[in-house]
Amino acid sequence: MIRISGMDFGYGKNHLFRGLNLNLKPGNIYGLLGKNGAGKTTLLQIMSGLLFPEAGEVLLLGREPAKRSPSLLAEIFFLAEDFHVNALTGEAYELLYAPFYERFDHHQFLSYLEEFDIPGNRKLTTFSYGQRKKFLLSFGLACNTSILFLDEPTNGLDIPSKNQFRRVLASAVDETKTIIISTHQVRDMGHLIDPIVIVDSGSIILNRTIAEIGRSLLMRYVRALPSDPVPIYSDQALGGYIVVEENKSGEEGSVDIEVFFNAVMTARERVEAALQRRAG
Ligand SMILES: Nc1ncnc2c1ncn2[C@@H]1O[C@H](COP(=O)(O)OP(=O)(O)OP(=O)(O)O)[C@@H](O)[C@H]1O
Repeated sequence: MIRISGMDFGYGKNHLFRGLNLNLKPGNIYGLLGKNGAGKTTLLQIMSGLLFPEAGEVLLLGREPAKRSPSLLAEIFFLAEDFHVNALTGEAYELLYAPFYERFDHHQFLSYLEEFDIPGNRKLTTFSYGQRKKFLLSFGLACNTSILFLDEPTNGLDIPSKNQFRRVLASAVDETKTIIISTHQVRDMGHLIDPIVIVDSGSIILNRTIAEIGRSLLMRYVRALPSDPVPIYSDQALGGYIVVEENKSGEEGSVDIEVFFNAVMTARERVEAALQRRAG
């Protein structure tokens, strides 16, 4: 569905990606993680044809997004973190933009708006940031594109809306769709994003399912730090520590994505070695 090979990209003389490879398959909601400035937004913009790679190949559905063919763009919806809305009512917005997406479903759109408690007949410019975001999310999901890019979708959403977001997205994914969510708010994404993709230092350093991570690594709370073997990663918690160790039981443990991300950032080689041994 999405295949990137040997891709280079930089802003002016500042190289950001060097020989980046990535393969994403339909039927998944990928979580794209990385530190500030790692290039998550840039990567989404390249995949959606808004920025052009300098070298290598970027293919979506077997076609290059950089060519901006209308039929391919109609298969992509990108909800940017910083977006602009026009002074249109929701109804006028739908009339104007829905025709670009051949599988747009009006009834689905209304049901998402209802789920998020967003009125369709008010001008979008009168909405708060969170309401605008929920409107665009509803529209994007109702477009039923093969590919959906969401950049920090839960930023600005209130607590009930984050729940609604998870519910709506889980119901929207099917085996024909590839959804990629770039986020720092991994706690908002519990049980939603899988696999996890991490971008760092100009390349993709990890692309693993939650099951592979859970089979390879054990994340647990301990009162005292074990010394033999020394945990792969540890972090102080109330009255003890959260530790990440190699999972030797073979049984799949639960995965805390935030703890896992920190473990990858601080002890990448040991994490990789455990993943190689236990998940292949
Ligand atoms: N228009 C631009 N011109 C020059 N440099 C840019 C531009 N946009 C982004 N950059 C740089 O490219 C790098 C990657 O930025 P990007 O926004 O893709 O990262 P990110 O992983 O999404 O970061 P964050 O988590 O902070 O949102 C950063 O060093 C940033 O300063």
